[in-house]
Amino acid sequence: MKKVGLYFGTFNPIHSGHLIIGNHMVEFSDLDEVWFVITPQSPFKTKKSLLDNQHRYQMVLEATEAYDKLKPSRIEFNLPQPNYTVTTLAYLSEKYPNGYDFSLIMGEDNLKSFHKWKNYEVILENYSIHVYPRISDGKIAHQFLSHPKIFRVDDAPIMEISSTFIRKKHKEGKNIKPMLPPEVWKYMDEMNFYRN
Ligand SMILES: Nc1ncnc2c1ncn2[C@@H]1O[C@H](COP(=O)(O)OP(=O)(O)OP(=O)(O)O)[C@@H](O)[C@H]1O
Ligand SMILES: O=C(O)c1ccc[n+]([C@@H]2O[C@H](COP(=O)([O-])O)[C@@H](O)[C@H]2O)c1
Repeated sequence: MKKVGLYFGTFNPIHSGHLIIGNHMVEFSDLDEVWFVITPQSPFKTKKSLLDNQHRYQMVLEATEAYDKLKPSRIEFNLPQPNYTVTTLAYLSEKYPNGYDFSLIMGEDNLKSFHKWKNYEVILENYSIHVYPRISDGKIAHQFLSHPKIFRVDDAPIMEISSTFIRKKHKEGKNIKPMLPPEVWKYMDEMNFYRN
């Protein structure tokens, strides 16, 4: 049985925080692999300054290429939008009926809005969630604080990096290069992304 952590995200663009999280999960948990699932359209996000799926995928591919246990996934590209995670999970269990044990990975900010996700109870009935610490506003709902399926990742480096910050500061002409895997910076710079 291969244990796979599904790390869903918009990755607009993938940043060093995402990569550190994915790597931390495979190195310090019993997961065999982490799949970075690039979401075409997150239910809670607008399309403003959202790069094309294929470009976001390409940056995740290049960022994870040197890491054997980290894989990009295009599984949501042909699913209906906005992409509800419960729908993707149902599709994955049909596509991989045997040999895979899936769980979810998310940042703490996402756990704070998890009670608003479509059929979140169904997700929790069937999957465990690894929650990576992140400084963010809001509170974790009481029901998730000591839930048997929700595991907070301890002893992990907390990173105040976000794709929003990177897009914004890059547009203002600031140097945000150290916050991105080098391949991502190169691709983004060559393609002139997020400049206007
Ligand atoms: N610095 C971080 N620390 C912990 N979790 C993070 C961090 N950055 C992103 N995540 C988590 O990674 C997943 C995908 O994040 P996403 O692609 O939305 O990145 P983001 O930086 O939050 O983007 P944006 O600023 O555009 O909202 C989410 O579960 C999010 O909580
Ligand atoms: O299924 C839902 O209702 C749902 C609501 C909000 C977010 N998600 C998923 O969570 C992932 C991270 O979301 P975001 O908005 O932080 O990029 C992304 O893959 C979304 O599809 C899913």
